[in-house]
Amino acid sequence: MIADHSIEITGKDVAALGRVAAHFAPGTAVNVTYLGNESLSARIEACRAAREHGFRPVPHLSARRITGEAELRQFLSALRDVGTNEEVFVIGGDPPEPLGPYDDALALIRTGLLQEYGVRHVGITGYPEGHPHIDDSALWDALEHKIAAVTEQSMRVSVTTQFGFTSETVIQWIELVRRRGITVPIRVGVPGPASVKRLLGYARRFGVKSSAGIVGKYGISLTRLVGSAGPDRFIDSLASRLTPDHGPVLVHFYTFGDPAATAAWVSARKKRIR
Ligand SMILES: NC(=O)C1=CN([C@@H]2O[C@H](COP(=O)(O)OP(=O)(O)OC[C@H]3O[C@@H](n4cnc5c(N)ncnc54)[C@H](O)[C@@H]3O)[C@@H](O)[C@H]2O)C=CC1
Ligand SMILES: Nc1nc(=O)c2c([nH]1)NC[C@@H]1CN(c3ccc(C(=O)N[C@@H](CCC(=O)O)C(=O)O)cc3)CN21
Repeated sequence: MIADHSIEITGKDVAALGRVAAHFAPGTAVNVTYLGNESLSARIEACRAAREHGFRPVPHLSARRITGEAELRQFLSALRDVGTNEEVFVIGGDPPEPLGPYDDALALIRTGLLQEYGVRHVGITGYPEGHPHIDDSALWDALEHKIAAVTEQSMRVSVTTQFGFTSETVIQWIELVRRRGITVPIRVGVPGPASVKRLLGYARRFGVKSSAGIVGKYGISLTRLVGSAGPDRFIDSLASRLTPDHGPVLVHFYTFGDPAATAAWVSARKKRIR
């Protein structure tokens, strides 16, 4: 699970990631978050640089933030020009109203443009704890329709989950996914090591549940907010519960502005395994 992990950064983290590149296996997938306040050239440059550091960039496309077909073509074509168009991650995006014609990830996938620009693998989201503004039935429908739409276009698909703090919830959700006959790889999203304040701040910002009971299992005490917390307990617990029946399950680290902290954690963890 750890051996084939992926990580997620923003464009601003690429230089920091480059400095710790040696801690990751060559070809590690690096998802590049689609921030609302970044220019096209900044996004492309981040992907290009990540590849130069030996990573496999996975640019995010945020359906609701893309203003139309022209902008989508421009982005995909720029990715192709720098050779980072093989794998992308498509998300609906946070804006309550879409900026253009794409309401959700499915609408963007259905344009057929991904395939046209050489995309071979499409990542989509999963929500083991549900989503604060989207009900469960809509999330399940979206998951099934997106997998069908990607597969029909002869591209591969995998699911990466929103980060969370409890492995039990993740395991139960994976079992529900598999019971639906969905066999695609699942990357379980987990925060890299970060200060407790930072973790709780991002959880609040993205609507991830963080009650005392939930974060307690992760090793966070809401009455002692000092210090930092890493994914050790989460990963150990996940690994001890997974069976071959859960199908392909991997780990995805959200680095939250500090890729070096995740690099150090991964490196220490690999030494322990050896
Ligand atoms: N998990 C992650 O890493 C990230 C998640 N997001 C989230 O993306 C959400 C939806 O994207 P996907 O998971 O790809 O779902 P999706 O695009 O496949 O949509 C699933 C369902 O939710 C509806 N929906 C999509 N965006 C919505 C929004 N902003 N508000 C209300 N309903 C929405 C869709 O119409 C559809 O019925 C956003 O609301 C945001 O919270 C954004 C960036 C990263
Ligand atoms: N609903 C939802 N929306 C999202 O945008 C989102 C999620 N969920 N789940 C997690 C990922 C990770 N995301 C991230 C992760 C890190 C930064 C970040 O490092 N921001 C810093 C630096 C600012 C910058 O790089 O622009 C910050 O200070 O906020 C931003 C978004 C966005 N993501």
